[in-house]
Amino acid sequence: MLLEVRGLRKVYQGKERQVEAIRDLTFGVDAGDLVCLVGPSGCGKTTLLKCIAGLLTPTSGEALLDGRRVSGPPPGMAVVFQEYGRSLFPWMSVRDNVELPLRQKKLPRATRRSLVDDALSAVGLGDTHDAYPWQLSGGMQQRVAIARAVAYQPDVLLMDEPFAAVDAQTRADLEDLIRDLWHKLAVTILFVTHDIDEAVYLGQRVIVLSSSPTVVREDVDIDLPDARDQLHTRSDSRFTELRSHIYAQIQAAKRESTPGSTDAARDTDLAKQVLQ
Ligand SMILES: Nc1ncnc2c1ncn2[C@@H]1O[C@H](COP(=O)(O)OP(=O)(O)OP(=O)(O)O)[C@@H](O)[C@H]1O
Repeated sequence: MLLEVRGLRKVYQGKERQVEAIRDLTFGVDAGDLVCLVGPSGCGKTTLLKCIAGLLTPTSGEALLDGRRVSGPPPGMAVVFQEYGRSLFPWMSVRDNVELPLRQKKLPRATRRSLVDDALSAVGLGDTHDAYPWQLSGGMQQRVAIARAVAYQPDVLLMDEPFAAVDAQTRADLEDLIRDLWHKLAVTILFVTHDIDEAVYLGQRVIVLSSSPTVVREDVDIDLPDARDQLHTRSDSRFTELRSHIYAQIQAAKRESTPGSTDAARDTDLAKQVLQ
């Protein structure tokens, strides 16, 4: 198992009160797998990813990468966040943004150049090397953020609601891009989303989290064919069954949570997904 989360608990310690965000999470991801995490709003998805990425220290339990306990950002891991606007440096060209982590890795110039070229071509941005992020659309900026992660050649790619801020059409394209890159690069991906359809479309497995304080509610095997496309996969009856099942799980998780802990906008969003 490449990535393991064992008995992970995270309590935020404030001056006045403490928030138990994650109670007890245990799961593993095999090398080369694409696993999605879904759960009700505020269930601790971002907290979990930050613990796995070594950006936050768990209160107890641990995350292990290749058998080694994560205690700071591990070298073989890259993270793509939702807010591409904040993750790219506006004063740097697309090329320089993608190259930045490779400089920190102290790779030779020629290697850096070819990794940047390959990564930008892979995300369909082969001709925008000299542009600045602010000259690009939101979807293109997120492609740059993905290219930066890919160029770094990580063993594990963590993605935290990376497509939440782009329009539906771009989102569909980016979902296909992720499946495509995953096939080509054989990278291990842990993908956090609040969108049930997205989780079922992308994942080989979907881990459903409970409301905070969070535990794993269910680990669902997505037994859809590996070749997926937006039109056919989403109209497959098995796809509909899986999304309904996960939707019901999340609704049940929300009912079990304390009142006032859910987010009305997200609830409406979830309901819309199922009614579409
Ligand atoms: N720095 C912090 N201090 C105190 N509490 C926090 C902090 N960060 C998050 N929390 C709380 O921990 C819980 C989990 O938050 P987190 O952002 O990890 O959830 P999430 O599932 O990613 O949320 P969303 O679905 O809105 O993206 C929430 O109750 C949140 O209010």
